[in-house]
Amino acid sequence: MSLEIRDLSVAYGRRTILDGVDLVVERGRLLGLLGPNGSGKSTLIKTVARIVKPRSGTLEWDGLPLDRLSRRDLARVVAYVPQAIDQSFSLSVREAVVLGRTPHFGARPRRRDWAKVDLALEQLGLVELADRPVSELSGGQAQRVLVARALAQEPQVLLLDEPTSALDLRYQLQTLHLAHTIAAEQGVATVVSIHDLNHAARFCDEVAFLSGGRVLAAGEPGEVYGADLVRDVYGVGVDLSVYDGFTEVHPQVKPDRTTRAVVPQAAPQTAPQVAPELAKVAS
Ligand SMILES: Nc1ncnc2c1ncn2[C@@H]1O[C@H](COP(=O)(O)OP(=O)(O)OP(=O)(O)O)[C@@H](O)[C@H]1O
Repeated sequence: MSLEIRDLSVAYGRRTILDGVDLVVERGRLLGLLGPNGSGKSTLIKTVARIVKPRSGTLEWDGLPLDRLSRRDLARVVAYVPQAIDQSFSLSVREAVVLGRTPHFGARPRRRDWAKVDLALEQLGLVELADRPVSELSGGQAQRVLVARALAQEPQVLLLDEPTSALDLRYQLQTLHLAHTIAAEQGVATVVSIHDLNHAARFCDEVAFLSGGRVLAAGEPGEVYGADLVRDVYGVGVDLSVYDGFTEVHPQVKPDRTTRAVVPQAAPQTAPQVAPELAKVAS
């Protein structure tokens, strides 16, 4: 079983954002979407979640086109975690998380639904906040509520749009570890958009670099990461090393003599190239 994204193109008005994207995420695998601001990571995730309509291309889970599913059936397959929760409504944390169970129950949640909610609250360290209004949470606590809601949904495809952007270091690590564990142990095809290359290398089974609307390179982080690629994608010179068995990226920085700011060293840009051996996932 896999999520198959084939020849996907997406435009906002006349502006093409994604152009012929091919990606496959097998069940049990965690794919990290990487790329600079505005490269289309959120757009790709929202298109799979059917929030954004593609211009062309296909999206399938286990051979089933996602656009043939009713909203309720789609919610049984795909869970989407947006970058931020709307904190203006006055649900408690527990009530917000049980919303994730809606596709699974009829008139009201049953015991099994509440058990799933309790488990998700526990997994995201939210037990003590369960009765607090979401409107009173910090940004990071609210982000954890969104992840808990998606876990309670028990999806087969889990889409996480920068789920760690508001989190402190401990919860960044915990959330990514959890995403990896959920993928591996529950056989969920999981996609996470993420900016931290080192966290992506540590937790993701595969990564895909988006740039200029295309997948520039994809595959296992240890095979894909390279100084040329990072320079082409981000315009930043880097050194690479291996720590604890995982590839690490170290930006080359030097202090600016006038401002004392630290500026990244951008090596001269070349036209982005996709090395064939790197485009394993983007086939
Ligand atoms: N609703 C919209 N209408 C028009 N343009 C949009 C819309 N949403 C996003 N865009 C544009 O599409 C491009 C891709 O945006 P997207 O949010 O997918 O990028 P991203 O890679 O997730 O960026 P970031 O790393 O900053 O979150 C950007 O140029 C953005 O301005």
